[in-house]
Amino acid sequence: MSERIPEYLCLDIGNSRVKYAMVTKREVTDTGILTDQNHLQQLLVKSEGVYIASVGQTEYVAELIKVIQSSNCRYELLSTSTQVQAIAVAYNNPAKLGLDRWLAMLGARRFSSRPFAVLDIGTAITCDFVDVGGQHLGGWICPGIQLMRQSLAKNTARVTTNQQQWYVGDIGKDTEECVDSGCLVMAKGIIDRADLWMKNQFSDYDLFICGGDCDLLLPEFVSGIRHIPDIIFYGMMQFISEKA
Ligand SMILES: Nc1ncnc2c1ncn2[C@@H]1O[C@H](COP(=O)(O)OP(=O)(O)OP(=O)(O)O)[C@@H](O)[C@H]1O
Ligand SMILES: CC(C)(CO)[C@@H](O)C(=O)NCCC(=O)O
Ligand SMILES: [K+]
Repeated sequence: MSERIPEYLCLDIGNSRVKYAMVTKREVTDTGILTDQNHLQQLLVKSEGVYIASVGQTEYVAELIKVIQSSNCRYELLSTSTQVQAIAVAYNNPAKLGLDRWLAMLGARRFSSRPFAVLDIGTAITCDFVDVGGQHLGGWICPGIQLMRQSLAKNTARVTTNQQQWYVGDIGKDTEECVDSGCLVMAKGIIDRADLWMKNQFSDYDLFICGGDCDLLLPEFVSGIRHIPDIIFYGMMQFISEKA
């Protein structure tokens, strides 16, 4: 009889939605979007424990924790102050760094033994730079693609947007198209700049990208950038291997 490999439920609570993954010490198995409390209960049945990483609303996190407690499942709320040695945070106050950024760096380290930059194209866009020794050098935070478009629509009288879809052509020929291609080129610009920043510092490096809006940019990634959608869960796995 084969022994059951323990699986942990990992939750990545962002500002737009909650992603989950079933994770063992070695692999990320099932992943998806958490829909509601019933869905959470179904996932809890097959989990040995729960690891929660949140940059979202604390009230919402508290609701999820209630459900987890009522099912008597062990859980742990991760924080950047938890010491995992692989990445040393550049901030004077590491607690201010978004946990998703730190986990993305931890995840990227599994795939790279060189200096690297990791970009997350989510509600916000973030980029973090790490040297070969695992020292976080610093990073960037800017609005995500949807936020850029929404704030243009909100703060101008005549700039209209089509919130139903994205025009992905390189240049636009009406207002809606110009906004979409403009916002996408902003995001592409940060990728190019991250590549340039690394090129200026290091002769050899890796670039990683993740986040819900990557698909809009995929055809135009700089060559060599690695798209690892589950990179944050690989970061959480690192944590599980060290703690569990
Ligand atoms: N099913 C979906 N629900 C919500 N957003 C989605 C979905 N599919 C793709 N997206 C896109 O993903 C983006 C959010 O990305 P992601 O899920 O990585 O961010 P987040 O984790 O909520 O936020 P962040 O990590 O930036 O705090 C949204 O801007 C949206 O355009
Ligand atoms: C920047 C976001 C919103 C990206 O998800 C998140 O990492 C966050 O809330 N960070 C806190 C601020 C910081 O990282 O400095
Ligand atoms: K966000």
